[in-house]
Amino acid sequence: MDGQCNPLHIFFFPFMGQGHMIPAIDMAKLFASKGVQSTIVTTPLNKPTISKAIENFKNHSNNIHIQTINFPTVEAGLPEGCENVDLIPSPLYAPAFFKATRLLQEPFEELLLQQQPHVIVADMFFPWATHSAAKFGIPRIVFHGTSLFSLCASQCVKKHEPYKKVSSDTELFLIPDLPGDIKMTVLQMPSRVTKHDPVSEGFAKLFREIRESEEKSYGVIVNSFYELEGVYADFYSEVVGLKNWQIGPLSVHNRHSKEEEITSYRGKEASIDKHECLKWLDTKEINSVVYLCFGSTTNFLDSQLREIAIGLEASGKDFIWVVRRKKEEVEEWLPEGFEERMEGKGLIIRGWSPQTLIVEHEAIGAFVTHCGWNSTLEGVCAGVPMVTWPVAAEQFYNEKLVTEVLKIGVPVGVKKWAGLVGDKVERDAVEKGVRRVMEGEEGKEMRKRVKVLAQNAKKAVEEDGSSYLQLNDLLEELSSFRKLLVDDDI
Ligand SMILES: O=c1ccn([C@@H]2O[C@H](COP(=O)(O)OP(=O)(O)O[C@H]3O[C@H](CO)[C@@H](O)[C@H](O)[C@H]3O)[C@@H](O)[C@H]2O)c(=O)[nH]1
Repeated sequence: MDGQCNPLHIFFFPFMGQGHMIPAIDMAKLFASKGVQSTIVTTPLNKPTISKAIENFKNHSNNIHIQTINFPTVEAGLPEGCENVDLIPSPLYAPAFFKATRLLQEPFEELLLQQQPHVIVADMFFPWATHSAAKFGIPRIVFHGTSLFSLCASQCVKKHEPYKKVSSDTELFLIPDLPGDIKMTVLQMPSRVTKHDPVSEGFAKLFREIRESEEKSYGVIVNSFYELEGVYADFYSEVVGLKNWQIGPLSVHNRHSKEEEITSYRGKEASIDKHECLKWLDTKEINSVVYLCFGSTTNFLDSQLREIAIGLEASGKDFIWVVRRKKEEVEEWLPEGFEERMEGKGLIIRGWSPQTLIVEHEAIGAFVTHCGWNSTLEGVCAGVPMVTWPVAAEQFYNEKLVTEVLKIGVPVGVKKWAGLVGDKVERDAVEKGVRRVMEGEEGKEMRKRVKVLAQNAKKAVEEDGSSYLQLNDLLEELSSFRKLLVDDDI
């Protein structure tokens, strides 16, 4: 910081979903470690998770704080206490959840008035934050928790509407302008792009607002690094015309000793004893275990869970499989005698896994992922090849990046964007996908490529690495911008 005035004070305002909060907390910590006064704004029921995530941040704890604003659940038509997307009882409540986030503008602006930060870094899902920042004469930076590739792809799809030029939902179309000759089908597009029911139209409107607010914002922070997606970073700045800083992978910054990593807290309390889990992995050979996890919101049907179990068993591989179900639920999906047969071979974690600890263990040989961007990046940082199983959101784009651009994974073969329950994947496809990555030359080649990317990820955040330098540039720019404002006041 410039030493002439108080430190730069930044508001970090993550969307209330684990996939957005986790990287935003990492980002607030990163800025705090650089001397910035970081304030994370959230709602009362999300505060304990964030408090736990920053409590081990000893060296810089004076630089990081939390402020809360109330979440208008009842006014928006949500059940009481539903302050995080992973708590919505069914996807039918998604529009109400987004309605509640719009109502946050007023209390957020009251907090701005009270706290007078110099900059706002607000999640893409709060397009109104650009207006709020303008009212206070401060910059708003958009935080995108996803890949640059998917941002570029969706801009090109929006601009050229190639899905309107095909004769069937399954015919491939090329995404015009996008480097890499990427082809998709109508079925793989989010419903907001191709459907016209009220919910899809509502999301289409929200995404138009997001785009407009992004164009009027100061720029965009992306959780990525130049060596991974440089072509798309350049495309985003030069062709789409939006200023962006890649300062990731955020999960790699501020890492501690193994023991501290075990006691630290990401998202939620793990539903398994972390030491036990790692001990179990320690008994396994290098690259011999498959890890399966589908993020914080995917909600597979019983029939899908059953297919996964049978496919996994047929693959013959050891596994750790995270199932988003409560321990006490009746488990009709579980094939008879499955857990007894898999004793010592497979672990099912019901609830929340300590994902980064698991994927980084040398025993993990493949990651079956829904291609949420955090999971994808965590797989890259751990040097683990993937079986891609996109479900919703922008995950079909991320799949293309992994399988066709970076060539570090194989698709399990999902045909259709199907909201949070996902499209049906048969047992044979599960077995085949796992075998392709775990066995043979193709798997070896992918592993080699992803290991190189993992090294590059670490280098990117080290001193003079690409993300390190981009963060410094951003901080310098924000400090000079602020100085201009101070001088103007005088
Ligand atoms: O049992 C679990 C499950 C998840 N995680 C962590 O939770 C995060 C999940 O994030 P992500 O993989 O991105 O998945 P989602 O939760 O589905 O994330 C949403 O947000 C992402 C960022 O915008 C998008 O890329 C996704 O498509 C969207 O669904 C990751 O850090 C995981 O390590 C755990 O630690 N344990």
